[in-house]
Amino acid sequence: MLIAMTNPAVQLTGLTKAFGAVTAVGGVDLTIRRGEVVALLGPNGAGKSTTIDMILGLLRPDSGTVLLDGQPPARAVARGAVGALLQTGGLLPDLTAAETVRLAAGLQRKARPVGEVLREAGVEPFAGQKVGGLSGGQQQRVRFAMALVADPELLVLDEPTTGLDVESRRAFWTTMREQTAGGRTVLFATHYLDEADAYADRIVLLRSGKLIADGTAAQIKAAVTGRVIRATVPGADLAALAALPGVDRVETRGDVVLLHCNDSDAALRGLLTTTAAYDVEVTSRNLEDAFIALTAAGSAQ
Ligand SMILES: Nc1ncnc2c1ncn2[C@@H]1O[C@H](COP(=O)(O)OP(=O)(O)OP(=O)(O)O)[C@@H](O)[C@H]1O
Repeated sequence: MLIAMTNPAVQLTGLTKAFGAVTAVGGVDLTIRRGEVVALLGPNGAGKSTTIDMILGLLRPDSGTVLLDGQPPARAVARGAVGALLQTGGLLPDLTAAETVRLAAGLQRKARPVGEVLREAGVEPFAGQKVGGLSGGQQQRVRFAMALVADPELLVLDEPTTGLDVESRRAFWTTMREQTAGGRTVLFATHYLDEADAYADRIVLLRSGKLIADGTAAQIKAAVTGRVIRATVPGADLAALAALPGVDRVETRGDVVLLHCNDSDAALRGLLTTTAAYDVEVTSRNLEDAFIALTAAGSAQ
């Protein structure tokens, strides 16, 4: 009997890497399905680049495994299944943008027509200029074209818009999004929450080498941005308040109670109908604050 199996695009199991006393990546398990656009989000030093370098086979894990479509990274890279845009390097200043992409194409077993890739990556307007004289944003586009030229199934982008202005960032992501519309799998590292929110189907949050949250942007928001109801409740019965629908946790400050909620509407209905609560306020942490709280070094979450 033939069993049709679809391997995940990326499968990380117990991935671990230390540099001396620093555990850069500490036991990461992650499965990315084909066609997903996943953001690896985390503050500086969270382990994003180290994870990406291991995914690309540029760095050997101390323990754990990486499988790309069921294969070790070296095999997947050799057959042109993986395109990467790394933070720095990879560009020779005296070559033109077009020559650079042509060179990258020449290194592939099977490459797409270079002219087509230059157009798609937005390199065409400056294709004849030397790379050394291009702006940061233009150089990123050249790197992007190099990553696309093998027509990879998996695109890995390490902080692709770092150092770009807002306009160039937006233009870059528009191009990237067109590339993913065709079902390509994309993993990109970023420390910009707004980028992860806007461009990823799924956000994986890393802090100190550990995966601390994984879900759609909506799920992450719900998990980190719970609402708080603040009210004055004379003689409050804390156990009864904690038992209200939608309430996770109760705190008191004298007559003032703080209800930490997963469903503040339900909690509010319960509070107003079963107690003499007054001066009621509902507040929510915004996503940026919640992200900072969640990723702050040493914070217990
Ligand atoms: N080659 C190395 N030698 C020593 N320590 C390293 C090396 N590479 C990374 N580290 C350390 O490992 C940790 C994770 O670094 P990594 O670059 O993976 O984080 P990151 O999330 O990509 O950060 P950034 O957003 O700043 O690029 C950091 O503490 C870093 O100092």
